[in-house]
Amino acid sequence: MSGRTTAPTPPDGAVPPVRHPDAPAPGETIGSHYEYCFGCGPGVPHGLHVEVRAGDGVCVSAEFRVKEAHQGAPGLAHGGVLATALDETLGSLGWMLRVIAVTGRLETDFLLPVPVDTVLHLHAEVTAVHGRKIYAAATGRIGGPEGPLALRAEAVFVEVKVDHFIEHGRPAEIQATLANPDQVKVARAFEVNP
Ligand SMILES: CCCCCCCCCCCCCCCC(=O)SCCNC(=O)CCNC(=O)[C@H](O)C(C)(C)COP(=O)(O)OP(=O)(O)OC[C@H]1O[C@@H](n2cnc3c(N)ncnc32)[C@H](O)[C@@H]1OP(=O)(O)O
Repeated sequence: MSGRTTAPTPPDGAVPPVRHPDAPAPGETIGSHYEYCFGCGPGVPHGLHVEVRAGDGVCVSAEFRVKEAHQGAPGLAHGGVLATALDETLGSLGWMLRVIAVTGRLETDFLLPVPVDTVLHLHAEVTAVHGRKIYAAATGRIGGPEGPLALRAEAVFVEVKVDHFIEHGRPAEIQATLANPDQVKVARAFEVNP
């Protein structure tokens, strides 16, 4: 046994997160990190188009309207789509720390069914950091930012460098991305992280 755990509970030695001085200002919209991201990309017609805003701590808020294309049961959102909305919101926390991080583990509680056309109000915050691991929690509420709790999640993200995507991504999309100066600017901004 290596003693390694992927549990979403911060281990001994984890430290509180620190908001990066160059993080987006509270209330500022965090734009899509990639045009064809299923979670936030404007170039995906049936995507979630989650729009995230920076919070005043190491946290973010977002909204997501459930569309017909997101159904699992008649008139209800698919659980995987709801988990994607949480994942996307949690993934945006990297902007608050100025690191790129990918989801290692995502545990989700589904507390209420979410009908089509509902606006899901999402909130995510970093709870602790341990080496490259970022511990975070998220909620999804319906009927308003203070409305009933429909979703709850705990997650571990793992910090990576841009090379993670270059190494693992399909060459056609990587080449197209690297040829887009705006996209490269977004990616490289994270690597200047004193
Ligand atoms: C040119 C292109 C520009 C593109 C610019 C894009 C920019 C912005 C993109 C943002 C995108 C966000 C979008 C939404 C969020 C997703 O949806 S991300 C997509 C879904 N996630 C993935 O694809 C991740 C797949 N997994 C992996 O690639 C690898 O397993 C990982 C997670 C990177 C870890 O591998 P590794 O780097 O070899 O890590 P390793 O050294 O084994 O472990 C490091 C530590 O992490 C822990 N760990 C490893 N795996 C896990 C795990 N699954 N769970 C918990 N802990 C773990 C280890 O226990 C270890 O802890 P310590 O021993 O240090 O205490």
